[in-house]
Amino acid sequence: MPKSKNRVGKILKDYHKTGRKGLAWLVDPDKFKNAALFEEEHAWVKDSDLDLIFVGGSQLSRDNFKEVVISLKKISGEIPVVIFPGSQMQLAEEADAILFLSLISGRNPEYLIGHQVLAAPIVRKMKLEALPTAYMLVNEGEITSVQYVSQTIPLPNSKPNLARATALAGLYLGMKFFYMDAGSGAKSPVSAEVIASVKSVTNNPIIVGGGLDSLAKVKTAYENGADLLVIGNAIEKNPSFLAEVLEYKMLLNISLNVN
Ligand SMILES: CC(C)=CCC/C(C)=C/CC/C(C)=C/CC/C(C)=C/COP(=O)(O)OP(=O)(O)O
Ligand SMILES: O=P(O)(O)OC[C@@H](O)CO
Ligand SMILES: [Mg+2]
Repeated sequence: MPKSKNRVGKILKDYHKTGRKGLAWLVDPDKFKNAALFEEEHAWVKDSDLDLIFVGGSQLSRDNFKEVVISLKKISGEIPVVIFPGSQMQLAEEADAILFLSLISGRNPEYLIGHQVLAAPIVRKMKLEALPTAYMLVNEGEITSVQYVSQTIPLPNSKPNLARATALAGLYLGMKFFYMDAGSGAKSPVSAEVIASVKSVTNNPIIVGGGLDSLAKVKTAYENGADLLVIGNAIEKNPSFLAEVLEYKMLLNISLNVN
């Protein structure tokens, strides 16, 4: 399918308008093994109720980003493949869009604006749809890969007012999407209070990820205002979890009458 202008942005804004809940599966290129086997095992994905495929990692120790995106495009059908970049190195023209992140919970200029300046001309050349995204790490106590790599302190899960003020700053800076991340594999996901407090100040789509490894955690995040959930590690550990969450989301959307 040819890239159409603002397609992914429209999908995300639609969740907010209709109340429909979405799911993104995060594929980590560092853990990607055999392309042919991956494509065979995931041939069902294009016919599923999955909303988006995210691709990215905080480390990227392997030079396979483009290859992974090409494989994902083969199994995704109409489902958009969106880059979730850990750095300006993670770009591929085959993708449909990029979360143009600024890590506004931190105070590291490289992750606030540095990577973005290096990436911007390439994003333009590749004609990727850029999604201006306020990226906030929310965690208390654990050191996750993203924290370590970005050398930033996350917002505390127990201080919803700080998250709210940070999101408001993002909003006034013109950011259109809000991504709260507890960090990959986090023991505790972003708290209900933090999600709800950010939701209370913006009508823009809210993305939540990090440590969502049970249907109970998925339910809490959706109920407190997440429009799109992102799951990576729990699916790596147990591939059938993706189908379980998709089933849960479908039933939830039917019960909300927004399917
Ligand atoms: C190029 C642009 C616009 C921005 C890139 C630079 C920024 C601001 C990045 C945000 C901070 C960061 C390092 C995000 C990485 C997010 C990500 C893809 C995490 C995926 O999880 P991993 O941390 O790789 O998980 P594992 O530790 O489980 O492998
Ligand atoms: O791997 P998990 O813990 O699902 O986290 C997904 C993503 O939000 C991490 O940046
Ligand atoms: Mg990784």
